[in-house]
Amino acid sequence: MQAMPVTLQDQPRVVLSARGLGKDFSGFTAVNSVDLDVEHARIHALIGPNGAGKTTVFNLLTKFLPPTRGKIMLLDQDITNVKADKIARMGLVRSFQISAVFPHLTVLENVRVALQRPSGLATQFWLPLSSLDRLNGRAEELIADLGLTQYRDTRATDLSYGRKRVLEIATTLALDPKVLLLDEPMAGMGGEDVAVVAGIISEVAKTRAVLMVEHNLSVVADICHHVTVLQRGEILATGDYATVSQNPAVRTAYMGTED
Ligand SMILES: Nc1ncnc2c1ncn2[C@@H]1O[C@H](COP(=O)(O)OP(=O)(O)OP(=O)(O)O)[C@@H](O)[C@H]1O
Repeated sequence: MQAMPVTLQDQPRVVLSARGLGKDFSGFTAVNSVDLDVEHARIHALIGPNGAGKTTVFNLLTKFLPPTRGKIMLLDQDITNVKADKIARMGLVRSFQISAVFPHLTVLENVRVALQRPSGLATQFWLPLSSLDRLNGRAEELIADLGLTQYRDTRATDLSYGRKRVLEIATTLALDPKVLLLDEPMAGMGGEDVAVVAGIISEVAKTRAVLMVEHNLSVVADICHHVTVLQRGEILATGDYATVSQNPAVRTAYMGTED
């Protein structure tokens, strides 16, 4: 029997990839031989015990650190040697990198400030008022998309911890990233906030790729399509959560036992 041809639509679209990525610190290998494919409209989790190399991988991907070895591609561009300040405009945005939530500004004002950055409106004071109207429209849209409409005029400082995190995500989305990197988005949150932020991340990932470092494994199980487990700087396992969580080596790494 002849196999059905695979159409382009069936193929996952890789937007960010790393091959043979490695980082040495004065002779100590923190990351080694890491291959990673992050796909459009998918949430990819990077997990692993403390010191596994997750933050270093994030720092390499966002060019905070130069890699010792390997190659990083963003869509069809080789970004291995691109400087950190260019990466966000190329479509790869890390949550804390851009997001600056001003506590005494309202939700709407914070999103407007974030939107002014990529368009350069903050410095182009001679632009017609219609440009600002467009910006207001986009700000209202982003706020609605992230379920913040009822908090539109609330000062950031008066938001719950979870909504503040959602506002941070809203400000990063102002750059319309193709890939969003989230560094422990659930850190320090209670159950209700975790559910809100998990829902927002799932929503946001419908139109872009998300790579997140996360210690909360029930969130990883609930919302992540793909999981890569790091241990001592190398990939221990990769696949969907159900597969990876049954892997004896992963169970040993996490629990110290295979049971
Ligand atoms: N600038 C540095 N100089 C020397 N060693 C470093 C440096 N940054 C990280 N390391 C080492 O590299 C290893 C990986 O660290 P990294 O912070 O990437 O791990 P992690 O998985 O993010 O850990 P955690 O979950 O605890 O945040 C650790 O052994 C760490 O001590």
